[in-house]
Amino acid sequence: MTDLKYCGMRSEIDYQKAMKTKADYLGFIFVKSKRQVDPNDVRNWVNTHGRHGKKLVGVFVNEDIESIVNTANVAQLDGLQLHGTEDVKTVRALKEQTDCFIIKTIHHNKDALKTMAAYNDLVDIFLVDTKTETEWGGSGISFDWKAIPSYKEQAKTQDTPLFVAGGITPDNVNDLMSFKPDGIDVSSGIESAASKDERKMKKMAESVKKTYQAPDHLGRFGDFGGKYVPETLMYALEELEEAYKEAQQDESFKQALIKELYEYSGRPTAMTYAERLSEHYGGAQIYLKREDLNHTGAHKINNALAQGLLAMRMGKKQIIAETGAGQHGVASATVAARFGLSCKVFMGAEDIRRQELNVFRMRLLGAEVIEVQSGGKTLKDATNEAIRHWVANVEDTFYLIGSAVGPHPYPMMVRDFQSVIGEESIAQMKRMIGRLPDEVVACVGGGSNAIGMFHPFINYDDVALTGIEAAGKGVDTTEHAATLTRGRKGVLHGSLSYLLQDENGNITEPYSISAGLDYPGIGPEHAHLRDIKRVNYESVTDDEAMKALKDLCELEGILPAIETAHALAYVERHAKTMSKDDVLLVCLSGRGDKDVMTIQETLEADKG
Ligand SMILES: O=C(O)c1ccccc1NCC(=O)[C@H](O)[C@H](O)COP(=O)(O)O
Repeated sequence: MTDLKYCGMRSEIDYQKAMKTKADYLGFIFVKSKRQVDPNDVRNWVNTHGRHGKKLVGVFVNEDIESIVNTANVAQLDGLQLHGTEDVKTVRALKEQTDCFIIKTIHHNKDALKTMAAYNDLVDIFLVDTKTETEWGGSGISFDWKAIPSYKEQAKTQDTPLFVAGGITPDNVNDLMSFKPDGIDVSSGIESAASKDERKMKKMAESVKKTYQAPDHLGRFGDFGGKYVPETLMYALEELEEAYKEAQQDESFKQALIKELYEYSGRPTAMTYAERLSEHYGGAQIYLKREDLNHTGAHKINNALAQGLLAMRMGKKQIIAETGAGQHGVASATVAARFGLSCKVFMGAEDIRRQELNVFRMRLLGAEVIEVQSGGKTLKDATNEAIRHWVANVEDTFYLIGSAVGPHPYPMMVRDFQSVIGEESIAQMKRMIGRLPDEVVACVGGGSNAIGMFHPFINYDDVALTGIEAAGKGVDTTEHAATLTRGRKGVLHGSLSYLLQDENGNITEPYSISAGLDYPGIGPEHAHLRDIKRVNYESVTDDEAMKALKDLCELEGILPAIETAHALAYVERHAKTMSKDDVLLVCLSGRGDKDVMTIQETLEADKG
């Protein structure tokens, strides 16, 4: 986990406030500065309020050795931060004359890597910081963080941790965390009115002490994700990443999105206790997060509204989208109508046949539905066509991707926009049962409802997370869409993930009764979560899903989408292995009105 250092305690009150935080190190400035403190005062604060396991560090700039040693003894320091141009001889002498560890500050400049090399085997931590003409540190100014990977590499060759400082704030720290520094050091960014600010320190610690941090600055979730696109799209993706970063910092964007989600889509969606279903299945108590109650009938609108706002912010007049089950197509067409944008939806001919109702809805909403005749005529082929169209029209077109797939920044952006599902669930569970559920379940195609549900729960280790793939006619047949169960690593639609492939690496046609789950790939974050064993993935057949769909209709009066019924089928299998005190939360990702024709055909065929 990343270490956190709060620097520049100015007073006893600052010290007391910092004692209550999750900081690992506290820093005291012993040089001429607005934050300069007296070693005797520090000694008194430590004796009065204790250390609470924190390491206390003195900050010095080109001070003489005797004075540093004296201050270290008086203030009972654990570490010395040498923030000037102290040479190797000074560092060696301080190591000999004190028991303190040494943090050597390296000021970001063109010679910085060479400077680091000179301290080989001597210092305990490198700290890269900004230096201005007037200030050695504590400037509140960031250096260009794109340089961090080269500092990390150099520090690694010297087997020394790398900390980063300079202009870090609670608002930009998440960006910094994507570079995965070993530690960060903050002073100005956690101050208000010349003293340390408790609220800012808490917010900072919440971001830094999260154990799960992904993706990195290249858009990789462990081995997965990234940006595998033709050169023509690189600029468009960079432009999008930049626009998304700016929007995240912009209160007016956040407010506009909240307004759309709450006043237009109908959030917060309900949390329903499924009493009769729980009794019927036996074992755990089952709760349903009702994304089916969103405007347009599924979770897809959460992401479509957010990306639609982003498209307008970027001045794009046309959106394009791919769709499988039609829910994302309907959500995109809806958003385009609401925001006055033109909209083209790419959809496989086979899906058009299966989802007639949604196709009609999209057209009614003013969207152009483009029928895709290539390949298996399903979601993969629709996505190929959408990407082709985007390459040719990138200037004025915003590609509104509907799942947590595609090149960076889409998987991250879609996850963030869908996280409202998990965030609301956490608050609702706490309110309804006074704690978090024991297990959270969601169906996984590309993986957007699942990642939106799971992501806010990831750092709660006691909550088990389970994703359910479509096993179609069985994972031992050729007709399934169980990418994580049967897939291998490969690149599709701009990112690296698990894919269904034949022995030559060609993508094979996925199959599921559900038009929303038959995708041969899976969002890269799911691939990563599977590999790090934070999420367990299982699969459910068509027949199991259809049985669970009927159960929910008959026992709770809710018609779920066939996609969603896959999660419910796992619940049927699994709830009975849990105790009556256990709570199982299911993401009810969408409603099944769009599926009535398929349901009718299947049930009639079953009757014989
Ligand atoms: O904070 C000072 O006044 C200071 C003066 C001289 C040398 C170092 C100084 N501060 C060091 C730090 O507080 C941190 O290492 C770092 O520079 C924090 O920077 P920022 O978060 O930008 O304030």
